[in-house]
Amino acid sequence: ESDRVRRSLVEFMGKLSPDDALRDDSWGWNLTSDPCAWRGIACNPGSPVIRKIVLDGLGLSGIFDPEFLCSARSLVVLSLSGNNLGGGIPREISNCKHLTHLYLSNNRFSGEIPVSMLKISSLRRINISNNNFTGKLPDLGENPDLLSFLAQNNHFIGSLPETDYARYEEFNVSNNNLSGQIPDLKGRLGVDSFLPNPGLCGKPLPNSCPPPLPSRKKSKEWSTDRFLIYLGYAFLGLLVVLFIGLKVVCLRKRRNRVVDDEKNIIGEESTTTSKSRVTRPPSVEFKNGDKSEYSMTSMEGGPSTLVVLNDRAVKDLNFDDLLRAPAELLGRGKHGTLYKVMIDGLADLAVKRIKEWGVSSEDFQWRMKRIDQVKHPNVLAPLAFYCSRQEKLVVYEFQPNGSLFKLLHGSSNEQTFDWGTRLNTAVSIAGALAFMHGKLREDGIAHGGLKSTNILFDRNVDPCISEYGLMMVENTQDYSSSFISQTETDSFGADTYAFGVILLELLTGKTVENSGVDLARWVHSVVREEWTSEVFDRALISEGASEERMVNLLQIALKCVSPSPSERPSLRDVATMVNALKEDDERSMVSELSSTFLASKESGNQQTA
Ligand SMILES: Nc1ncnc2c1ncn2[C@@H]1O[C@H](COP(=O)(O)OP(=O)(O)OP(=O)(O)O)[C@@H](O)[C@H]1O
Repeated sequence: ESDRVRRSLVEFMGKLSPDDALRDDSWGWNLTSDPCAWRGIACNPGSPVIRKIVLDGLGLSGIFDPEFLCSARSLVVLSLSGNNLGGGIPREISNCKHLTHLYLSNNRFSGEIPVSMLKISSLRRINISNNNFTGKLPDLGENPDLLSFLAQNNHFIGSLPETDYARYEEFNVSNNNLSGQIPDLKGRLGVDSFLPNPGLCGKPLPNSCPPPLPSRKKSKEWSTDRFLIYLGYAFLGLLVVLFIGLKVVCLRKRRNRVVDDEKNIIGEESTTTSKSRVTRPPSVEFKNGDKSEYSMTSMEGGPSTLVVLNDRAVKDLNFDDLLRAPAELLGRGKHGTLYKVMIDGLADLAVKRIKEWGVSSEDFQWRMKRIDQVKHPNVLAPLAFYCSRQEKLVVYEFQPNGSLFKLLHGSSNEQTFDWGTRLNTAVSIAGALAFMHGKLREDGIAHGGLKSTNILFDRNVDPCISEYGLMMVENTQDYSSSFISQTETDSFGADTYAFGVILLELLTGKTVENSGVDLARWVHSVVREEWTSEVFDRALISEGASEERMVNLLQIALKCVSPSPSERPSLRDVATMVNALKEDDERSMVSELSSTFLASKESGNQQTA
C-alpha cells in the first residue's frame, strides 16, 4: 500500500514539475526514500500518514493531477500557491476526501472549477485567487461548512451562487466579470469582497439594481395586477385608520387612570426628545447625604424608585429630568435597549432599558446595590437605577471612546490596535473580572453577558467593562450548543468562556456569532490540524508580533473556551496567567531592545575604529 502511495506521489511530482533539473536530491520525491522526509510533506507525528503537502513558491510549472495525489487518502492540506502551474483542476480532486485546506493561488490555472470540488464535505478553506479561471463560480451552497473562499483576480462570469454568506470568515470575488444582484449578505462582507465586478449590483455596492422590466406578454395581466395592488393598499389604509382610532381610545382611557409614568419616558426609539410628561409631581427625599432616592408611587401598587447611587457627578439627577431629556437610540441588543440621554449640566448618560427579565424588583434592587458596593476602576459603575413592575432601567455614564468591538471590527482604519495594546486590554479585563468574581461570588452575581460590545474605552482610553451583573445566565440559550455542555448553569464559568471568546477576538480579529461558539470551534479545528499560525489576525502578523507569545495567549483562550465548564480555569487563574504573559512580554522586549542597542553601539565602535 505504502509503495503504491509512494509511486503515485512520484508521478504527481513528475507532472507538477516535468523539469527534473529543478529538483535536486534533497527534495526526495523518489521511490527509495520515506515520503514523510520529502520536501513539503508533513506526516502525523510518529506515523507514515501524510497530512500536509505544501509546495509554495518553488517555481513548479507543470500541471496539477489529483488522480495521483489523492492516493494519499488522509491528506488534509494541499498548498501549491505561488508557482507557475497551468491547466485546470480535474474533477478527480473530489477523491481527496479529507481535504480541509486547498490553496492554489497565484498560478496560471484556467478552465472551470469542477462541480465535484465543492462536494468535498471536509473542505473549509479554498484559495484560488490570482489565476485565469473562467466560467461560473462553483455552487458554494454545496458546502455549508466552508469558512473562506478567495477567488479574486480571475475571469469568472455569471451571478453569485445562493448560499449563507454570513458564515464566511473570508470571502472575496473581486476583480472578475460577475453580474447580477448580490444576494442577501445579512449585513456581513463589505464592498472590497466584490469590487470591481462591473455587472454586480445591490447592497453593499453603491449601485442598486434596476427594477425588473415587465415583459410585453404580461402587460395584459398588468392592469388586473395593479387593480389588486390598489385594493390591497385601500384595505391596509383602512386597517391603519382603525388601529390609530383604537390607540387613541386606549390612550384616553389610560390617561384617566394616571399611568405609570416610566412607561413613556424613553419612549419610542426616535432620536428626539421624549414628549411624555410626568402627570403628578413626585415627592423627593434625600437620604444619607450623598445618596438620594426619588420616590413615586404607582397607582398599580408597590413603590417604584429611581435610586441615585454614590456619585457626586449625578447627585442632582432626578427622574423628571431623565424623562424629559432628549434621548438617542444607541442599540437594541439581546438584553434590552440602550439610549444616550443628554441632560444640561450633566455628563452624557447611557440608559439601559432591560428587556423582560424574570427577576423581582426586590432582587433587582439588591443586585444593583451589591454591585455598587464593589468598585473597580475597570468596571463601569452604575450611576442610578430605576425599577417598577414593568420597567428596569440602569443609568451609566456615556463613554465617548467606543467599544472593543468597534475598535476590532469597525470601519475606521485610523486607529491601530497593536499587540501590546491588545495584551494590556486582556490584562485589564481579566483583572477586573477576577476582582468582581472574588467579591460577588457568594452573591452569585457574575457579569452574565460579557462580549466585546460591553468592553468600552473611557475618556482616558482605558478599557472598562459595562453592564456587569445585568443578566443572569439562567436558561443558558447562548451556551447550549452541542459544543459546550448542555448543563451549563454556572454564570461564573460562562464569564470565563465569554472572556476566552474575547481573547480569541483579540487574537484573530474575527467577529463573533452564536456567542463565540463558531469562533471557538474554528480555532480548535485549525489548531488540531497544526495550522495554528492561520488563526492570527493579519494585522498582528504584519506588525511583527511574536508568534510564540500569541500562541501562549491562544492557549489560555482555549482553556477558557473548553467545552466542559469544569475544565475552565477560574478568572483568578486566568488573570494570573495573562499577567505572567504580559510580564514575560515586557521582559523579552527589554532584552530585545538592549541587544539592538548593544549591536548598534558595537557597529558604531567599529566604524569609529
Ligand atoms: N455606557 C456606554 N457609553 C457609550 N456607549 C455604550 C455604553 N454602553 C454601551 N454602549 C455601546 O452602545 C451600543 C449598544 O449597546 P447595547 O448594550 O444595546 O448593545 P449590546 O451589548 O450588543 O446589547 P445586549 O447586551 O443587550 O445584547 C454598543 O455598541 C455598545 O458598545
